[in-house]
Amino acid sequence: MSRAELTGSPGGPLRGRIAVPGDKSMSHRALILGGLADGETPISGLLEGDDVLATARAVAAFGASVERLGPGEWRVTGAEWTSPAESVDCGNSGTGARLLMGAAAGFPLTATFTGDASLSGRPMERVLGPLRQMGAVTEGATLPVTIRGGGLHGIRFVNAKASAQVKSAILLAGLRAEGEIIVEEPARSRDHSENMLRAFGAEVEVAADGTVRLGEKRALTGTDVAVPGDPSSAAFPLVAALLVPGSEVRIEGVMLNPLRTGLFATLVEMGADLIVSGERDVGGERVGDLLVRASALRGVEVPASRAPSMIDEYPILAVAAACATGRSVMHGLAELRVKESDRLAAIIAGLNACGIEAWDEGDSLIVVGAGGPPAGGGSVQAHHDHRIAMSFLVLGLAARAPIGVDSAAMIATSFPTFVPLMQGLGAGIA
Ligand SMILES: O=C(O)C1=C[C@@H](OP(=O)(O)O)[C@@H](O)[C@H](O)C1
Ligand SMILES: C=C(OP(=O)(O)O)C(=O)O
Repeated sequence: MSRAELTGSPGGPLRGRIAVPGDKSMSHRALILGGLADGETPISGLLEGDDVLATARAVAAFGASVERLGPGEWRVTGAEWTSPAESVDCGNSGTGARLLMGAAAGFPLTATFTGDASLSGRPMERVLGPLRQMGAVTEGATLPVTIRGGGLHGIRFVNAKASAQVKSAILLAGLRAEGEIIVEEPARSRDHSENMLRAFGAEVEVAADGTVRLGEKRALTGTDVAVPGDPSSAAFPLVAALLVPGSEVRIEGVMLNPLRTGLFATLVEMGADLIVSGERDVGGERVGDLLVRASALRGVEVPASRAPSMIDEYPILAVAAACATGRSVMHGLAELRVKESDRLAAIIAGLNACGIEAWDEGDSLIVVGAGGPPAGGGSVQAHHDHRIAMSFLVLGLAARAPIGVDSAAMIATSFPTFVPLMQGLGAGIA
């Protein structure tokens, strides 16, 4: 196995007050909606991670003006999208690729989308199928994918699984389609597109069961977007503080949209000392400050119905479960197999390499908690997946021996300041 690129080592308590970078889902959407809107969209708090920077370049390649004014401060001026001169490189980002495909399909243009090795292996048909039903012409089921858009008509799409990326791609294409646009899902997925589309002036109706319908009013007008802290990034210092004895960490300005907070609810069920205060509204989303203190955790059973609200948090939840007392069972994890890596397999192999019993049964993950610090030691393969890398570095802080991670560069896709921010709290990550 290759040498560790980064190592997480046990040490003293984590202490301090931090803010995590802007929410990745909202950052992609702010750039794309700004690029489609009439006029200017000033954005503050934009996540400057590689995934979002790829989307910024893509929106500019389609003809919008995208300017960086300062750290996290951007200004987008929308345009009629035209065929880009070159293929659109979406990097490592499923959200960027799928939302951009939807937005581009609304225009009479031709664009080819590419990505890195991981993204090129991920399924795109889930978005291309509905876009074809709306009238787009597509080539390829995995990247590179070419789309010829324009002249779209309405759709009533009943998705077999909850996916905010699929829902958003249809809504974005629907902005320039004739006829009804309705998306139904078996469970509610994150609703940032719906919230932000409304802030840009579009009419979006959401029924109690989550069915979304685009109204008659579909023109977007540029508007200010303030992006709050990403709960999926906050999850890493939060779980680290729970697991390292004596820790007390305050994470300020974290987005608390209820369709994103499944991890926080699960950790509280496990016995986490987690207090939310200062709840307020930022940019149409609920935001608050988290105070977290080291806690003895118990194993938990997480129902499949909770998966959409914590889909990216299972790797770090599995780390918390590895230190808890008793067995944890997490259901409904099939989608983890088609993320940046096969996360279910990566979690199990990583935990096993650290002396923790874990296995899958169908789409469920079972983790046998060590009831305190697990053995640790050794080296974990992160498969170039940012969330797997960060999760096992956190486990190294809580284990009896350091844990090395073989590929950590991809952390920059979602949380470029992860290492200095964790070091600032006293974490031994280097
Ligand atoms: O819409 C989004 O911003 C996202 C939706 C989720 O994916 P799915 O739509 O595939 O569930 C999530 O895993 C991803 O990190 C971000
Ligand atoms: C799955 C993720 O992102 P994406 O689908 O945008 O690559 C993630 O950030 O964990």
